[in-house]
Amino acid sequence: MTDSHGTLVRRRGLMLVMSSPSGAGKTSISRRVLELEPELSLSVSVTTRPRRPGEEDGVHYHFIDRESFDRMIAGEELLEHAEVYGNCYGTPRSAVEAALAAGRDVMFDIDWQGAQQLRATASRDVASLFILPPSVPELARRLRTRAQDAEDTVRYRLGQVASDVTHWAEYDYVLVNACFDESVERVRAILAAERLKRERQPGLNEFVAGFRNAGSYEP
Ligand SMILES: Nc1nc2c(ncn2[C@@H]2O[C@H](COP(=O)(O)OP(=O)(O)O)[C@@H](O)[C@H]2O)c(=O)[nH]1
Ligand SMILES: Nc1ncnc2c1ncn2[C@@H]1O[C@H](COP(=O)(O)OP(=O)(O)O)[C@@H](O)[C@H]1O
Repeated sequence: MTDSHGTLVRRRGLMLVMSSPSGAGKTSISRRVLELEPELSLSVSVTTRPRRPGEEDGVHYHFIDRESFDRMIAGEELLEHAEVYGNCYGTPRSAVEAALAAGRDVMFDIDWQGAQQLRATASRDVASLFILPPSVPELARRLRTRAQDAEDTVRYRLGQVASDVTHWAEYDYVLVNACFDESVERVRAILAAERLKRERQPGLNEFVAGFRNAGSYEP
């Protein structure tokens, strides 16, 4: 049997974790990659942050109040969670586990604290990518032209950039998001390479055993 990639060997789902300073482009890149990669799902986080115009509950985030958030932590329903820019964010466990069990890959748009927690609990399954903007002025321009946050929120997020970027070296891959289409293709290249990693193909032993008697093969 082959899947839609023509893969012959059973594969273990991977967790592609993407982080960046706010406004560097990870949401736009991840949306485009998801459209192009049928075997990839997005982990939809819970957050206590107010909904932005155009954001849909259950699609971009599950928007919940602080009480529900604390209840999810207490019930161990979150794979990781963190406070980021003054709001709480977390990754619901059940959807991720269901996707991985079905052999699907899962993409995460989470901050460096969440990435650290996922690496600590599931390092074998995690591939991580840090996205940088091309420059500070361009980052400021992107945050403002997105036009979804108040000016004081934009200023606060810009103020966090210096400390956000200190985490770049914790990631497997680093990408400067200058040309959008090129960035999308680079993320797809990372996915393609990660999918071919030996340890992500648990069916390889069995598959290779099928070549044992090649010497006695009679066409
Ligand atoms: N740890 C963690 N961080 C998250 C989660 N969901 C989103 N974030 C991060 O929270 C930060 C703020 O996200 P958001 O308010 O949507 O603004 P954005 O930075 O413009 O995308 C970003 O760094 C996200 O990657 C989550 O479930 N866990
Ligand atoms: N390569 C790029 N060139 C120019 N603008 C970009 C690029 N990537 C993203 N953007 C724009 O920058 C803004 C912030 O991007 P977004 O994906 O929301 O960032 P993040 O999720 O990292 O906060 C959006 O308006 C988006 O359209």
